[in-house]
Parts: sequence; C-alpha cells; structure tokens
Amino acid sequence: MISIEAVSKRYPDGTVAVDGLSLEVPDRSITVLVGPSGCGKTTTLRMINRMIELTGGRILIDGEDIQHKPVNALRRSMGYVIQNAGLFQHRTIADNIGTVPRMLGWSKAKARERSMELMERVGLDTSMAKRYPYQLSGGQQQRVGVARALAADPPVLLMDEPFSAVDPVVRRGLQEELLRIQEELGKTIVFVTHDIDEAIRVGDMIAVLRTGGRLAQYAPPDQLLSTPADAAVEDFLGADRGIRGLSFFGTDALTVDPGGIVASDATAQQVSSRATEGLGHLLVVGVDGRPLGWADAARLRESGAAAAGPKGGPAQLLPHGQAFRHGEDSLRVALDCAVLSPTGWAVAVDGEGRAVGVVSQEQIAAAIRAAHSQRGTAPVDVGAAR
Ligand SMILES: Nc1ncnc2c1ncn2[C@@H]1O[C@H](COP(=O)(O)OP(=O)(O)OP(=O)(O)O)[C@@H](O)[C@H]1O
Repeated sequence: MISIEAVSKRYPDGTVAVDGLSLEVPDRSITVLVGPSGCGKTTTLRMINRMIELTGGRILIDGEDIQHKPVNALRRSMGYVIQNAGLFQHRTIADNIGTVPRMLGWSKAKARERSMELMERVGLDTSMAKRYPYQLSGGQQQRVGVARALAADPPVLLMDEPFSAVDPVVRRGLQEELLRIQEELGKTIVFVTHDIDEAIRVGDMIAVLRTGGRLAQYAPPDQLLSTPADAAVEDFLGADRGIRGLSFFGTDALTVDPGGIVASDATAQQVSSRATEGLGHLLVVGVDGRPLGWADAARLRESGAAAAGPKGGPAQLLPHGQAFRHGEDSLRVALDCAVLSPTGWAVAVDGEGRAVGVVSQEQIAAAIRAAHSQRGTAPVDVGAAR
C-alpha cells in the first residue's frame, strides 16, 4: 500500500502545487488522480518515485518512508509510463522494452525473451520487435511504453496521462488492454488523467484534486457519480452523471418476461397464447432462438399464421435493435437498448445470443430505483435524465 500523508510541494518560486494531500492507495488496484490542468496531478505522481522531492508530509510504501530508500532501488520498484510513450527513438522496440532488464544485468538473450513475452502481453505483434518507434502508430508506441514499464515486473506502475495523445477509439482500446493486463498482473497502479470518463472507466478508486493540489473527493467511481462531495466535483463530473452511474449496476436482478417471445415456426395456437402485458408486439425468434424482429401482436393473431409464415413474414417485422446480455451487461446498457427499441422494450439475450425475455423502460426504471435504494445511493430521476 502507498500511503500519501499530508504531502505538500512548494516549488522554489513559491508555487504551491500540492497542499496537504492525504491518500491511501490500495494494493493491486488502479487509483486515478484526476482534476483540472495545473491541480498538481503530475507533481503528486512524481513525488512517489522521487523525480520531484516533496517539501512537506511523507509517503510510505508498505509502511516504509520513501525518503529512507535509495532512489535507484525505489525507482526500480516502479514502472513509469508517460504521454507519447517517451521511447528511445534510436533503439528498436525490443531494445526499448528490454532497457531496464539490461540495466539490471540480464543477458541480451534473456532480455529479448522478456521483450517478446511483453509484446504479446500488451497486444503487439512480435514481428514488430526490430522496428524503430517512428515505424509504429501512436497507439502501438503507447503499448511499447506500457511493456517497457512492466519489463522488470515492478509491483507499482505510475502512469502519467499515458493515453492522452491518441484518438478516442485507440484510447478506448488501450484502456481495455490496461484493464485486461491488470486483471492478469494485479499491479498497484497510480494513473493520472484530466479526463473524468477515463478515470471512471479504469479507476478502482478516484482522487479528484482541485487547483492548489487539494483533495476534493476520494471514492470509488460509482460513489463519485452518485454522491459528489460538492458542487465543484459535480460540475467536474459533467452531464449525464446519473446515466453514467448505471454502468455500475448489473442486470442480474432485472426480471425479464419470456412471455413476449414467439418462435418463427410457432403454430397459430401457440401465437395466440403468447402475450406480455402492456406490449402490443411479440418478439419473433428464429429456430436458433436468436431475435428476428418485433411483430404486431394483433396482426399476428388475426393472420392465424405462424410468426414467420407467408402473411406475417420477416419483412413485416420491426427491427429488434440492440439486445443486452441478461446478468452480464449493466442497467445502462439495458436502458439504452429500451430507449433505442422501436417498441420501447429491450430484448434480453443469454451468452449465446438467444432471446430470454423482454423488459420495458418503466421496468428498467423501477430496477434502477430499487438498485439505488439497496445501495443507499441517491435515486436517479431517469425521466429527467439528459
Ligand atoms: N518546476 C516548477 N516550478 C514552479 N511551478 C511548477 C513547476 N512544475 C509545476 N509547477 C506548477 O505546479 C502546479 C501543478 O503542476 P502539475 O504539473 O503537477 O499539474 P497537473 O495537474 O499535472 O497539470 P496538467 O493536467 O496540465 O498536466 C501548476 O501550477 C504548475 O504551473
């Protein structure tokens, strides 16, 4: 555990970048420092590996004051990733990744083997090992930066705006890759960003700093979204915070109605027995159980034909839209499916994509209220959501 205790940094010109900051960074989790430009995020991060020396307070790692540790040993226990990767341009990708192992005296062959292993781990084709950084895309260079930081297997990873220089799609991919790697390796990561959405996506804990390097709030992302400490944090979180917070609620407790589903080869009698209260449509599924589309229930019954028969064939079906995976996707995804559905009802599927039931926007809203009251968080007025 990294304990930041009443830490301050006053630069020689008198600028107070960090002021009495206290944080407990839990082991094997991602702690994000987020806040507006100039609020002291980078300064805080660099005080952890002593690239910047603190001027007040203390930082402990597993109970040991970092001031009492030799700087080299301290830095070897911490990988460091920066924006634009900061790769050595005149060295190959394999050599970049193998920098620290070589410094530690590993043989060339062993360092190379480690580089290859790490390239695979961060999702890079090992055929790129002999290339130079300029021959890689920005996103690929960032992956090399992460691989390089992991090379000597340090328990701590410090990441300073590591994905800020790439476009949003690549950035999303890198965030997902980081979460996957973290699941495998379980490092203690301190991650700096000014992007609150990135903080919410990758953080187990989020420290929101305000200008002057003071802590505004320290909480897990769902708690931050549901109960911001004050108006400034609320403002920083931005619009849609209620809707975004739904990402942290699962759909396992959401009841879906299988009665609204009819097979495409159903008999007229079977069709007449299917119905869901309040829904004027039936979800037609193929022989494999996957949704084909919505059929008007009354017309289907009148036609007396099977759902996908000549009169009520697929051409008559409304698109079923996006489905959510019941028990796997979040309430946010379920609500989104319902909002985008032509019937206003969302389709729930199992892991194989087979329809398991349908659920209305109102039922999802009720599940949201129930989930909030169970957690004791502020209720979200879905009707008024932007
Ligand atoms: N060497 C320095 N001397 C004086 N002031 C500095 C120095 N380095 C940083 N500062 C100031 O300290 C404050 C915090 O800077 P820091 O780089 O930690 O902020 P940040 O939150 O990481 O910002 P950004 O998101 O823009 O990178 C800023 O006001 C900055 O101008």
